Amino acid sequence: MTAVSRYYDVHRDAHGQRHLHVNLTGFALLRLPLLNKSTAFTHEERRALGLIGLLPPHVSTLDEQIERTWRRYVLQGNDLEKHIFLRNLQDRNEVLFYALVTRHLDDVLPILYTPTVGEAVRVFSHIYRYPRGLAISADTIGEIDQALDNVPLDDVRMIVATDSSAILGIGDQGFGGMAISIGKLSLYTAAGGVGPDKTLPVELDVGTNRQDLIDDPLYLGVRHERLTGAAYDDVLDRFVEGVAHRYPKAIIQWEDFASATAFRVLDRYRRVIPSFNDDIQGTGAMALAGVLSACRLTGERLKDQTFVVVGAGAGGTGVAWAITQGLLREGLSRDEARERVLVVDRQGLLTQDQQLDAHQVPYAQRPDRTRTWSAAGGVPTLLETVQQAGATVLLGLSGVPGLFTQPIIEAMLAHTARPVVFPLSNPTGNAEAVPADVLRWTAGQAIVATGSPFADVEYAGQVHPASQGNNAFIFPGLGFGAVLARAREITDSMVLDAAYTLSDCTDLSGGRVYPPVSALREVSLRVAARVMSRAVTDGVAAEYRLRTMSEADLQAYVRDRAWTPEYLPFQKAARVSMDLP
Ligand SMILES: NC(=O)c1ccc[n+]([C@@H]2O[C@H](COP(=O)([O-])OP(=O)(O)OC[C@H]3O[C@@H](n4cnc5c(N)ncnc54)[C@H](O)[C@@H]3O)[C@@H](O)[C@H]2O)c1
Ligand SMILES: O=C(O)C[C@H](O)C(=O)O
Ligand SMILES: [Mn+2]
Repeated sequence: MTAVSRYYDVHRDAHGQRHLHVNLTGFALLRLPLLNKSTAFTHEERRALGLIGLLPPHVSTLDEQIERTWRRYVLQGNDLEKHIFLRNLQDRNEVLFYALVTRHLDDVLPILYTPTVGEAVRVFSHIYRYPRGLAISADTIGEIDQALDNVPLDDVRMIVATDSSAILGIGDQGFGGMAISIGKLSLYTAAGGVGPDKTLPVELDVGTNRQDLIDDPLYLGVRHERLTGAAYDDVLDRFVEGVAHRYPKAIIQWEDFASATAFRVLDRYRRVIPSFNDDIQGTGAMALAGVLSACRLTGERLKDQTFVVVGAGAGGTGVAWAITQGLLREGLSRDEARERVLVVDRQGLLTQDQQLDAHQVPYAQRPDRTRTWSAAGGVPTLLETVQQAGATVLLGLSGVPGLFTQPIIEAMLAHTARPVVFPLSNPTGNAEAVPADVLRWTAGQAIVATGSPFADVEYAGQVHPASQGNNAFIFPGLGFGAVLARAREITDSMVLDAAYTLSDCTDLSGGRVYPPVSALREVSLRVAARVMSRAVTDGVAAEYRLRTMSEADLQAYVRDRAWTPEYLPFQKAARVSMDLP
């Protein structure tokens, strides 16, 4: 028996069939999304659980429910309405929600996740319907243990927590960032295989510096400026302590923290509680994978390339880190790698003679190398850096739309026949360039991937299938692998192995450098298996059974434990009480 929730447990019978033993009956049962089967409750279950008369006579199959729901979904007027529709479904019936998401993943991913989730974040206080996740603020952090105890789930393994300071490329979003934590976790279940009752979205509401939010009478967050310094650290410290106490097996994914805190939070807690930062590490691994795949496509090596990373925040620094690690693996020295990975921020190229943030310092260039690069005698611009360094790969993590102009992309053609151009900023309107332009400027030669979904591009009679370079190809597998290994820490090599696995399972046909969204689950399960194996090698896996397993065993282990949306038979628990001890 596994203690999952105060309302139910999962039991296996002698044949291995799982049953839910529920201690909630009647109307309340239909109101709990984790338990509600709605019209799919069988006659026997209705009789045993006090549901007679509360449901229509016909007992539906899950397929019928998917069909009924999908027909309404497609009638929703726009993407935000579709998002709201799906979120309502999730808050009504989680098995049906995930069954529908799994069946229609290509269609619903951009609605549930990037880019539409960005819109849902912006208007969160206006579309709020039903509680989901843990909301913590300075006012309630003193009661964190009580708050965690109020969460009806007893075996949470995966948490996504944000302070909403830098959501996607749309900045401070106050309480609205809860939508990102929810969206990321729905991928953990749909793609990764973490059961929905093992996930917990968290909004650390430390305030907002957005006066328009504070002035909005409907705003649902706390109305004060963002906490900083010791007051901020206190909220996070107590949160981490509370989680470690209530959910000792949980992994935390830090999401969308502004770079001023992202690195500090990661360093402060990654050895205290198993955790990783999705924007730094997940993005780094995702970008490295795409570049490795682009190299496979052209028959070159990573070490043949010169990289320009634009944006030296969380994402950009993570990308510079991961690519540097890839270059070291191919035998370059640290100094050689540094010369190959040039990072550009607002002021232009990062050089060692500038005042830089600590996370930027390892990627700053020696000024004697770049002194002559700027025509104006100052800091080299992005265009000058691309020209002078001889960029063959250009990666955008600036959040600035249109930053990759025609002259910049054309300049790459002087150094490579096949420029690799990844405008990775989200949501769609923040992309540094759009694929159709990049392909036109390079006569169809560029290898393009974008963070948000774009349509395939037809250029000169040839179709270039869109590649979506999003950390969604990394975090569900990285987190699920860490959960199954019961990793005490998420090591850098677990992150990098996720990158190589993603590249290995990318089918390059048609010139793709990322798998299609339809392969998200398969990719995530393969990533998870490799991450588990690395956790064992690195000595951080508390799950000792993995130590003797072959790669094939690990694959089977992951697949066996991946949650799938199906209705389990219900039985009434022996004792019916809302407050089990
Ligand atoms: N595709 C993905 O999976 C993925 C993952 C993470 C982040 N991102 C995207 O990357 C963008 C940045 O996210 P972040 O978390 O790193 O934010 P961040 O705020 O930490 O970093 C953004 C950086 O860009 C710099 N910048 C701003 N204007 C610039 C300009 N004109 N030229 C060069 N640099 C400039 C900023 O100074 C900052 O250092 C967002 O749009 C986000 O959606 C995408
Ligand atoms: O959320 C995404 O789509 C990817 C990434 O984490 C981002 O912040 O843009
Ligand atoms: Mn993010």
